[in-house]
Amino acid sequence: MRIAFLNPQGNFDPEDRYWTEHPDFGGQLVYVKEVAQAMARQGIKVDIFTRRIVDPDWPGFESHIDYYPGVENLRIIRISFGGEKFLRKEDLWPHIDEYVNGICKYYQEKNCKPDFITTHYGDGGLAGALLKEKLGVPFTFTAHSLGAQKLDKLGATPENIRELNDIYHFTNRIPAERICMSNSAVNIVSTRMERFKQYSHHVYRGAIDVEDDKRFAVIPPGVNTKIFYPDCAGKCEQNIEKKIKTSFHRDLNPERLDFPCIIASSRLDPKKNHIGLVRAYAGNQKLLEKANLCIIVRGMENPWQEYTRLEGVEGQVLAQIIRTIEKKGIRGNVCFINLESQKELAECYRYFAKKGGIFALTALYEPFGLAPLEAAACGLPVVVTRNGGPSESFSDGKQEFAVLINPESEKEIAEGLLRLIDNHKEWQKIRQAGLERIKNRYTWDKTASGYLEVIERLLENGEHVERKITGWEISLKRLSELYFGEGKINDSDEV
Ligand SMILES: O=c1ccn([C@@H]2O[C@H](COP(=O)(O)OP(=O)(O)O[C@H]3O[C@H](CO)[C@@H](O)[C@H](O)[C@H]3O)[C@@H](O)[C@H]2O)c(=O)[nH]1
Ligand SMILES: O=P(O)(O)OC[C@H]1O[C@](O)(CO)[C@@H](O)[C@@H]1O
Repeated sequence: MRIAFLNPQGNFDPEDRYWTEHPDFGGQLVYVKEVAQAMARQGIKVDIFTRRIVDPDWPGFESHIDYYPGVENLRIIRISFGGEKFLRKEDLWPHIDEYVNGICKYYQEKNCKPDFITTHYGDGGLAGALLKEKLGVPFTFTAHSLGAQKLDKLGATPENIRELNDIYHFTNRIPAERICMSNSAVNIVSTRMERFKQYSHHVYRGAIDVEDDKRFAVIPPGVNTKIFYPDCAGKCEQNIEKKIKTSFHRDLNPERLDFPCIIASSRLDPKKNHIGLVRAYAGNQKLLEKANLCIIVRGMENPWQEYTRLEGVEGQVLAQIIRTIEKKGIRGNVCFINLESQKELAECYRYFAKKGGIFALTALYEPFGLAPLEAAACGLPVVVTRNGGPSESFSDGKQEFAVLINPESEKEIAEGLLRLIDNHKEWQKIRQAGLERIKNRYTWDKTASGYLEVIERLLENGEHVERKITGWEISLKRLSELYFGEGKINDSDEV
């Protein structure tokens, strides 16, 4: 069987360049790479279709075809579209047609086509719907993150929606997502909550019926336990120790060098709410006395000096973090560490676990959240947002496997952190609970098998989805009606 993965944003390569260094390079890449590799290991022929980028600022994506070393059955196929330079994912919408034509041309030249297609994010899903028209091949849609919740969490109002739209292009993303979910054979979600809460947002009304079991499959992502595992004291760990200590000596007050650390490692995206964590920490005297705050960054030797040069949203988030730290006068309590890979990240988690540290993710909304699972797999107890996936991955309704907090309450964040920093028994309990939760439940092989079960069922029974492709550009007025006019949209309304 041959399965195509559509991810037009680009950036798959044997060296995993820029993972999370840029706001667009994140969990979706990890997810697609891991599922694709797990499928290939199970004997499926896999084609990842992504974007060819020829840009001196982002080298490494120039060749048309690439492979992961040691992984048979898997090709990375880079399609040229939208010019050669790197484009933010928000700027790809006008070029999706060109991407789809490039994929068709590729298969025509090879005189074959895939048996099934999996698509990722709204741009990949839109491409899947367009490709289905041309090749007649059905597809699944995995959203990773939906625009509706982004609008919610950015606090969209009639006054600021134009400004938000200028940056994020919701006038493309929302109609495209409606096309994805209504044309896909099955929508793959990471949690039940994603299906019932995220997909039932009123902007998707009429595009999908969340009660229809045939249209959804819940398949949780995994953790790569060859990278993220607990308790190691090997040679490689000495390298990370050296790196961490250099940052400590640069940033921390000397008397604080042995304090446990609270670690934040997300992309610098406003919705990850680093600022909520910094404020909660800065506002709690006991926390300030007992722990340091450690923020992982990528591609920056010294953020204290480099932040003014950083462009875009990432630069704004970092500037806000640094200004808050300086205003609160807590500079000697906060450390930045520059990491280059998942391997280093895992080593860093293990190092901090040994020193009594904790992992914190206070995102305003987290669709699923790989990072807290990976930290828990390394033996770091986790304090995590209860908004979104973590409340399902870290709770089974009876027991909690992390400290779940309301990210909009600085008091609750601080109390959650203190619960572990201040009490070693509790620290041990949550660490152990997290480790056990991850061990058997979250593996990428299980995720790949989940996809294959869905795909085999669909290929056997056929899919029965009516074609519903409209345009994927609406006016700002129509977006506002959809978003603010809750209850005014009928199921039959065309968007
Ligand atoms: O220095 C670092 C820091 C992080 N990572 C990796 O980046 C990924 C981050 O993923 P995640 O925590 O899931 O966040 P996002 O990047 O925001 O990913 C999106 O896509 C994921 C997959 O669907 C979902 O879990 C998220 O909720 C969704 O926001 C993780 O695998 C990390 O190991 C690195 O490789 N290097
Ligand atoms: O903030 P947004 O646009 O909802 O995007 C989140 C998505 O962006 C990425 O970080 C990069 O494309 C993905 O990993 C994730 O699916």
